[in-house]
Amino acid sequence: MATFRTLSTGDVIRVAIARYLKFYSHGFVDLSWLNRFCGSVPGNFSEEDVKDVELMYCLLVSAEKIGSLQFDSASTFLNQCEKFSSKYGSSVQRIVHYFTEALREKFDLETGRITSKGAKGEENMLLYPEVMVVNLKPALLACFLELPFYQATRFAGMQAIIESVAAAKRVHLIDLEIRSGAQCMLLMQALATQHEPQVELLTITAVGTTLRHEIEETGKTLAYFAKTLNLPFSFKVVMVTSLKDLNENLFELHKGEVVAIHSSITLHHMIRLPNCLESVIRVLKNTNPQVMVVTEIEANDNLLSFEDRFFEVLFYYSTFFDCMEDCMSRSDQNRMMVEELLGQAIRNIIANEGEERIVRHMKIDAWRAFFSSFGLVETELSMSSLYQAELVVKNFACGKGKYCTFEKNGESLIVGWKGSPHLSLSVWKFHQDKGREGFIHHVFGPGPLSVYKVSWDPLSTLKLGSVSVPVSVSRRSTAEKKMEGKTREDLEKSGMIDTWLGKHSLLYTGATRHPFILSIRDGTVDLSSFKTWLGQDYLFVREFAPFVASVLVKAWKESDDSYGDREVILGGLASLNDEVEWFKREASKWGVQLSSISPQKANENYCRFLEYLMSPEVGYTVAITAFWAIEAVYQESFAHCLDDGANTPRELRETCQRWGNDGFGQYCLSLKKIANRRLEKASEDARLVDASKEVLNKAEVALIRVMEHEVEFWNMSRGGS
Ligand SMILES: Cc1ncc(CNC=O)c(N)n1
Repeated sequence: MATFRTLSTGDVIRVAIARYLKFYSHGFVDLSWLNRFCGSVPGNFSEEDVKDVELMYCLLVSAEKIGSLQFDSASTFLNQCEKFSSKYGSSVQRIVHYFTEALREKFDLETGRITSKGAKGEENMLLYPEVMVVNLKPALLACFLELPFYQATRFAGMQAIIESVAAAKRVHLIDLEIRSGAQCMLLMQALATQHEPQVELLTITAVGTTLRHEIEETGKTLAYFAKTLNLPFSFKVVMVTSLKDLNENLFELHKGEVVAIHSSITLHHMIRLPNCLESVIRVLKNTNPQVMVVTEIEANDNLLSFEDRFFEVLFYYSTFFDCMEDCMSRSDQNRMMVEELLGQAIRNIIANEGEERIVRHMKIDAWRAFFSSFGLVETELSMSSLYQAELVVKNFACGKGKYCTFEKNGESLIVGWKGSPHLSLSVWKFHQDKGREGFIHHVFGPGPLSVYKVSWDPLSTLKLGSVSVPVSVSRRSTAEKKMEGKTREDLEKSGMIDTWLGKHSLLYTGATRHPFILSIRDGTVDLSSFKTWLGQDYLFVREFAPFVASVLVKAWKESDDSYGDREVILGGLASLNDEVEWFKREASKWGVQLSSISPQKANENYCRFLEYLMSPEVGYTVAITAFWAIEAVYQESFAHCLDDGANTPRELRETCQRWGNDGFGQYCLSLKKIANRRLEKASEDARLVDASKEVLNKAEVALIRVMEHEVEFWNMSRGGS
């Protein structure tokens, strides 16, 4: 029998609480405080939902029994939970599995079966989050890419930094946990493509307590990236044994530099060490930064009693697990590894008290009170930042991003999943003369904190296409520049495509100036990467042909024959035959066995996107825009390898010629012209017809998707995931 769920994990918890209250309402204990967790829940349950509620109910009773020291009874319920939960099951089963482990540990500690010293050893790993991050790097990276809220805060946060430093010639970014450095690349691209003022130097200082080697490797990647962008760049590492030893003199600050601070999911590690946190903020303040951008986990488990904490974290992690259930498959190894890691955090929060409680989180209201005590002023996220957040989640596969929700809290942004808060993103300015640091004790000691929430829907305030992003680029492709004079009237009026490319210049540069392409251009390309690309692209092109055919069908159905769209598309389709043959010859030249290659993940994802573009729900205007983008990225990338300054190896020149030649450039221009014409028509109609607005929106998103898939395709060729 098909099983389906109608309840989210949060709903399951609420129903279980309601049931618990009903059952125990005649009891001796006052359970009315639980009422606030109930809220409203849907009425119709499936069979699966009923089982989930039963299981969750057992978990709640176990927790309550442990809290009230009724250990025999607790044991019975814990056994039930252990029997019916599973780390391989649904998100409810998984959540119950990890919370049961945590309660079991609490049970063993309380009943003296183990001592806190003897508690499971890996907990100490929690003391070294940076090390843990490295051990789990691929898994975390995968989750980072597949869970929309991280991308939303990354793009929106970096946009806030870009805006703050836009007028500076010398920029110094201090990153408290640099990890892969992907966030820095956004800043680098923006600075490199900005005309005025021209950036004289970007310095990035990475702060770390361990893993010097990894940080230095990130530095090398960034330096290489800066070189390809022609951006004057310097990378520094500040290593300290403990962050409490951080000191502003360790930063090589220079006069005239504008300093920005980036802290992503880092500060909460120091909540358990308030003096350290205090000292870090004081040091950062002394660097006189223009701005500090902070992403934090929006959960509160710092000061609560066992019972309150239990419910807080149960709701918080159930959102997390639901999001993984929605975005990743159940058997995904990366997901399982990250869930194990979350399980360790859950165990620490639930089972431990006092100093043993390493994992602690605070919500934005507590952070606000803390930062304010240092004279930091919360600053509103700009429209462009919100727009970046919106846009990046819109682009998640299969519309998963639509469950990512945004809410404003004060000036900050709370990013959630289906309305449940998950991360906070806040922007802070330092006012040197302000600050009442003694106030900190109110944050770490009990005391009421003001919370103000404004319900807020960014979609209602943002209109796609009306927000400018403060980066300007040369929007004309190399092919266009080459053809200047020849097709002047085509180029004179710049259309929607150029507007969008300007707006998404970061991504466009990412797709057309990828390190893989740059390595071909400077002759350092790794042969095995090239072969991987060759084999994978052969598979891609075979999928691409039916897509082109589908665009032809849409042109035939939707476009006026007088424009000659069909000839252009047919020409493209015809040349694919030749291209497939070329791939076969080229593969045998390099000893690549095409018959034994299967598509890698990034390739599969891209092909799945092509399939979506082929579906009837995508109209001609959107399809032709995507089609242009797919061709244009290759044209622009490979033409760059044939430019004057290029050092492309002789045996790769033919490959670059295939997409970098002038004829292909001309063909891309024809596609662009068609797309611009269709988009212009849609924007004229958009004033009258809502559906046309939708078309414009879809086309812009499709353009972005293509660029993202192209970046992933290049990454894959170089052996990335
Ligand atoms: C991944 C990718 N993107 C674009 C193209 C260019 N179009 C047809 O050849 C391609 N071959 N492969």
